Amino acid sequence: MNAITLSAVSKSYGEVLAVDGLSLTMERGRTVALLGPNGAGKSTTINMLLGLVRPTAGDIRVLGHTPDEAVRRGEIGAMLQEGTLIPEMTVRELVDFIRRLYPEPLPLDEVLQMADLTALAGRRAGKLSGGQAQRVRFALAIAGAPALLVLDEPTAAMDVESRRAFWANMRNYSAQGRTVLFATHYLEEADENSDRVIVVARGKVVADGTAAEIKAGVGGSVVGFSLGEQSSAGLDALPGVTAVEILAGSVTLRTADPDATVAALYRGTSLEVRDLQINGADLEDAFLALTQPAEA
Ligand SMILES: Nc1ncnc2c1ncn2[C@@H]1O[C@H](COP(=O)(O)OP(=O)(O)OP(=O)(O)O)[C@@H](O)[C@H]1O
Repeated sequence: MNAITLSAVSKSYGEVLAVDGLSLTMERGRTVALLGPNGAGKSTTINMLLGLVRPTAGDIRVLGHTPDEAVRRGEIGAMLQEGTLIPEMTVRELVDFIRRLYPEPLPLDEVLQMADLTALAGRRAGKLSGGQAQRVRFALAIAGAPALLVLDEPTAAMDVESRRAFWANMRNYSAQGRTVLFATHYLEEADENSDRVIVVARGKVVADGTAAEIKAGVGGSVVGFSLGEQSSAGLDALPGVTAVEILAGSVTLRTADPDATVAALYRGTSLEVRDLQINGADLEDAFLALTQPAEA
């Protein structure tokens, strides 16, 4: 059984088509990033999975159930963009209050530890910094040991250090066989913390695969080396090469197949190749190419 199945799901807000016929399945035990620019439809998709927003068309299954049923069974934990914490309650009281609502919660101390809150357990929620409050929201999301954890831009209020710690905690949670879906604008976060990236733009899926596959699909790779005074004739005919740039004796080859390009460069030419470098296309380029509206 899949963790999530969306079948031709759409959601309109009046004139605005926020989600446009999304169909996708997510296996259990995976960590999936929903990546897309502002207004792509990420939050709407997440809110539909949680039963907070009704689709205009299509069908949604979460762990084999409707979203409402999955929530009722305590199978989904969520960390949303907004959410006020009750300021008078301490961190420990809040986390314990929420975990008791679930049928099989994690032990309180384990939740506090997994969210790096042990030292802050006695602090009132009203006295927390933005990043600390986000850690409490994470603790509330995992308290019930949900099989599916859904995070909507979880690191939005965090500095670099807190982000790093947050993703370590998230990976620790997902390593126990649980499924995680998170929305982000940040390419690096998607790349580093997920094993599948679904890129959405204007309510549709525009790419779906590992970060490496998405990079390869859009930009290919870049092979660079120093040519010096040697002739560049024939470089554009090497296998896989789609473009050749030469600047001050340095060559940049764009290629769809870097292994074949480099093998032919060494075996099929008599060039003396120095300072060889092979890099993947930038994920940033791939993301921009995928999410820009097509030229009218
Ligand atoms: N309650 C609402 N009423 C009207 N329009 C809405 C509502 N919620 C979202 N929208 C519109 O639907 C589209 C998708 O919004 P959504 O919040 O799902 O995108 P997103 O990818 O989560 O964006 P962000 O990264 O900015 O959070 C946008 O055009 C947005 O303006």
